[in-house]
Amino acid sequence: MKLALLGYGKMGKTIEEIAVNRGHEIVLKLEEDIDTFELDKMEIDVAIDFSVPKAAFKNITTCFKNNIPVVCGTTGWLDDYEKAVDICKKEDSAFIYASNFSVGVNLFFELNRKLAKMMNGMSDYEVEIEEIHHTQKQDAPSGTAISLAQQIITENDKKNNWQLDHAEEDEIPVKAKRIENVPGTHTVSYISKIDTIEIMHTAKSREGFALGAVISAEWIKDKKGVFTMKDVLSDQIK
Ligand SMILES: NC(=O)c1ccc[n+]([C@@H]2O[C@H](COP(=O)([O-])OP(=O)(O)OC[C@H]3O[C@@H](n4cnc5c(N)ncnc54)[C@H](O)[C@@H]3O)[C@@H](O)[C@H]2O)c1
Ligand SMILES: O=C(O)C1=N[C@H](C(=O)O)CCC1
Repeated sequence: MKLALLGYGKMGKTIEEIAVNRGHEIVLKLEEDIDTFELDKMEIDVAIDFSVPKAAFKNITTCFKNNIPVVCGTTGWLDDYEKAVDICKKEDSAFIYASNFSVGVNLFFELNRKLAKMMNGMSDYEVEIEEIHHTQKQDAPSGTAISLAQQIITENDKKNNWQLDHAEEDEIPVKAKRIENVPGTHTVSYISKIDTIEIMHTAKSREGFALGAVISAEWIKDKKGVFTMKDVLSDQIK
């Protein structure tokens, strides 16, 4: 498969290594605005965007307009997600966005949903989320932490929103810490006066994110529509 990498930083380089090992060819490595490239003259099966928040929307919608399916892992641009979905549908293209492509985190998401369901109504416990990432990360909180918060809000009758640091009673507080070289650690805690219940996912490297993105690119090639990691992993995660 011929892949375009939109963003060739830490993730782009890890994706390249895994994709080449799985027999794919990288035909484009983009580190700047997509306008400067003539996508319609290139043969690209799938574009994988791990760029920067300010570039993602333009990158991916340009691909849709050139009939190129997109796997997007860039976080921090989601105010424009619905607009991107509309353009994808209008152009009859294909799109997967995931705040986290690692299979382990997607299992963790399922655990988070189940725990949230159990804890709904346990009024002695207050929920909070903590994420820790490397110091170069541009957005806070992480996209993964936002996904975790949204999953809890769906199950919890008392929480309607999340807030970085200081939350109101109907909000989930999300703490974002930045520590050199941390690939990504997420913890959901339910805290009472007498104990704490915690679930945690710790990424040991970027390999899991990158492998999930390449598997998603293999899955979406030749499909049309808007998908999630739940669709990609539907055979594995029941
Ligand atoms: N969904 C996931 O599983 C997952 C996992 C890891 C990282 N991420 C996200 O992926 C993104 C990239 O992460 P990273 O660690 O590789 O960051 P990075 O800073 O190492 O790389 C980003 C790259 O994008 C390039 N870039 C800048 N402007 C661009 C433009 N207009 N078009 C294309 N490329 C441009 C930069 O030159 C840089 O090389 C971040 O938003 C991060 O949060 C998501
Ligand atoms: O390194 C990053 O940046 C990461 N971003 C994603 C997020 O914001 O959740 C996934 C984890 C790593």
